[in-house]
Amino acid sequence: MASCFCDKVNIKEAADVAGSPNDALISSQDPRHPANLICTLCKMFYYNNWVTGTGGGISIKHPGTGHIYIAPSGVQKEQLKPADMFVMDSTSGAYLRTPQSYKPSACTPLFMSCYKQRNAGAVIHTHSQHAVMCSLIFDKELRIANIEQIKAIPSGKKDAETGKDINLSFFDTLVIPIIDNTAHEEDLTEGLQEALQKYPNATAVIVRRHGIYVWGPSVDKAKVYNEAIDYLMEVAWKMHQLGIPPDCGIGEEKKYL
Ligand SMILES: CSC[C@@H](O)[C@@H](O)C(=O)COP(=O)(O)O
Ligand SMILES: [Zn+2]
Repeated sequence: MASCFCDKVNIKEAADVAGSPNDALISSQDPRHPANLICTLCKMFYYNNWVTGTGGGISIKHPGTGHIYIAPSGVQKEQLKPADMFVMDSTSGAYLRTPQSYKPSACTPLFMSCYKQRNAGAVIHTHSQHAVMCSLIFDKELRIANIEQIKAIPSGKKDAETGKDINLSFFDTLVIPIIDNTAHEEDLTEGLQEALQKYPNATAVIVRRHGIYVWGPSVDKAKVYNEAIDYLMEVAWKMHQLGIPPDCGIGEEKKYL
């Protein structure tokens, strides 16, 4: 397990100084440290139109300390700095670092649901237009089958020998639940938690007229899943525009053209 100096911070002491900057938790030269990586990824997501206008974001669990890194609410996500980050102790839920003059992201209870119910290593929330379009077209689920890119998405099954995640095959159907939006982001928590229970194999939940939450066991996997799902949502929307059901069988599409 990679070690960095923030692994050595005493949690009790750190909790005692919550409310004042606790910069040891966010100061690292390592570009993969969550405080740095959240800034880098948000910039990349911004240029994909995923986190524009302050919407969306990402939270990462430090793989060494287990601390949870969360960006502030209502800020331009592509301009984030490591010093802007909230840091939470994942066991107690106490903030170890609270930047003054900011509130933590309104997505925090949703991020926490994915950490707790799915043992996530990172959670991405985007305001992807592809997610919004799919949520207008489909009712309770997005279903898409027989498209090469679904092979990037986990099936929910594990290899009995290696314990590694088994991804969907080309011949499988990807199912992503869709929940209704609420007036406030935090009020989505109940709907998200219900979807997490009802769809134990899902690695994403679409929020109608809003966007999508995607998680994975590591930040790298969450990023790959988000990219692959965004691609598939765009394909599903385009197939629907042509009158082709995105989950139709191979060769059946000709019937709809
Ligand atoms: C354009 S405001 C969007 C917010 O209400 C929310 O949907 C969101 O995704 C970001 O919340 P934030 O609290 O800024 O992290
Ligand atoms: Zn949002």
